[in-house]
Amino acid sequence: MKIFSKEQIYEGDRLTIKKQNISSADLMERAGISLFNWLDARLQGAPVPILVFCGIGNNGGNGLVLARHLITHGYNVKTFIVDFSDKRSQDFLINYERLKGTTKDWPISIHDGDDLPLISDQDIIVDAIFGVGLNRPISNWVVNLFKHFKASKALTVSVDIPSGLFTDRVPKHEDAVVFSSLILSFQTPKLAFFLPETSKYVDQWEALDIGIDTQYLQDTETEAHILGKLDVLPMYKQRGKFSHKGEFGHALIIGGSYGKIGAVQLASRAVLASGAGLVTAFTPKCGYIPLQAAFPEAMVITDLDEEKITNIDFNIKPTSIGIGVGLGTDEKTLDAFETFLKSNTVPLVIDADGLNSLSKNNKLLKYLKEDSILTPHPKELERLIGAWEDDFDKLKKTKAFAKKYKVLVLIKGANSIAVYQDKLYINSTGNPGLATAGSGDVLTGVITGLLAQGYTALEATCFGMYLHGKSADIAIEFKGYQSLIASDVISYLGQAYLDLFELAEKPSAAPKQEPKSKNEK
Ligand SMILES: NC(=O)C1=CN([C@@H]2O[C@H](COP(=O)(O)OP(=O)(O)OC[C@H]3O[C@@H](n4cnc5c(N)ncnc54)[C@H](OP(=O)(O)O)[C@@H]3O)[C@@H](O)[C@H]2O)[C@H](O)CC1
Ligand SMILES: [K+]
Repeated sequence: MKIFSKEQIYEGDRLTIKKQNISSADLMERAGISLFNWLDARLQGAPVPILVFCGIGNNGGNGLVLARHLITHGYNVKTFIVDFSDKRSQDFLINYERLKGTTKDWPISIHDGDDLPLISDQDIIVDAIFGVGLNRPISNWVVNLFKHFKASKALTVSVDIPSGLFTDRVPKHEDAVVFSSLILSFQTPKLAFFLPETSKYVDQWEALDIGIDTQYLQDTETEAHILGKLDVLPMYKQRGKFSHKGEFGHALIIGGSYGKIGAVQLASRAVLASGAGLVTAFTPKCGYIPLQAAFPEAMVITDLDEEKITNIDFNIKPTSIGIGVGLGTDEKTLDAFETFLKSNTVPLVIDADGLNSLSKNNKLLKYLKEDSILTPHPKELERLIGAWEDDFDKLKKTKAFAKKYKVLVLIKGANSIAVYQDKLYINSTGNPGLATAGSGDVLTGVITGLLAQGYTALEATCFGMYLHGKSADIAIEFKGYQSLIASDVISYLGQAYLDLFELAEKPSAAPKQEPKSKNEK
């Protein structure tokens, strides 16, 4: 699913109004009705108090339309105008008058210095104060209103975007943003829903179709995408009836050091579980027996050194290579890594100590084969690209890095993000259970395994991170967050593949809720 920028959203509105020959108030009406329909379908007329807080721009206008429809359908509604500016948007004013014509309970204005309205934890707050038009820090009294929302513990539904959240930078203070239970976002989710520093304001989101011109939606290229099932399904390569293992590639995993051979085993197992035909592990000598004994499907080549890799020399012709898991950063290993990089021509995934070796000696970056895949977690990324101001700046710097060295950077996190040629691909699967030893090694194995099968770097990364997260999502149903271990992610990869062909679902921003135990109803 595409994630449109603020400018693209405004342009989409403008074009829709023009092409469909409607007024902007008509579009606002449509947006408001889509909010109403969504809520009405869930509330089914329940008499719960709904407090609609409206700003003075078009986001506020959306709130006014919603309030009007809720009132005419008999809901228990109170409307407030959060009067943070003397300005009023035209469509706000139109809908302000329409609301006054509908009910005797006219909106109540809230100003600086007023007492804040009572909110009970049973109420529903509708947050239609700021939308994508927020362009500067908000006043203290509005911050106090947001704090008041949070303290009430009431369910908070944000219209389009949580008020206070910018589309292009991280707010300085946590209190200056509404914590949403649910965002009903027009047409497209916003990038901020998925970044570590701003996703805390987002519990769940839904994208509501408000009839923006379909041609525009189809033709407009966006910088960011959120990858759900429908996005990765076209990448899937079907197997022919007469296919044999030679067609699915031969992956080589290079890594391991004394005490860290398990990382190589996990990555190699993940290679085969992702569908590659053959896997070879290249490790120090100490890896030979454990790997052969515990993982008979793998072939093993060893270094001459017992405990670490000192010379990467093999006489096979792999179709992909994953390097770095458990590798260590001994001087001799660094030299071997450098020699390897200078001569390698095979599609490559670099993880863990492979990345640390690159940051220790960044002259090596120029030897990276085009389209190499780097899979750093944020700390490893920082060592590679330097510090950043905030998450938006991090993406900007990562894009510049990826472009400069012609590589793909997968930033691991709750929503992993692949950065490739100026574009961002955000994964929608995965859960906090993945915060466990070895889950990164498994991801490296899955991506290397897909590369071996002929997936492009971008496909292997997007499809790989989706499958890896989906496998963990399926696994926690049985294991729970705490007990999920990296081996489970390998075990459930098959289920993740099968799930691709179950009915498609929509991506979700938030980490999954902890599943209820089987006895809990
Ligand atoms: N297709 C769609 O997505 C549609 C979305 N709609 C809704 O419109 C909003 C965007 O509306 P807009 O009027 O542009 O902006 P806001 O409502 O977010 O903000 C209103 C104005 O407030 C001013 N502003 C900004 N920051 C501050 C601040 N910190 N303090 C005070 N005032 C502030 C700013 O005006 P200035 O001239 O003063 O700079 C804003 O313009 C979108 O999110 C949707 O909810 C449409 O209804 C239909 C289609
Ligand atoms: K809002």
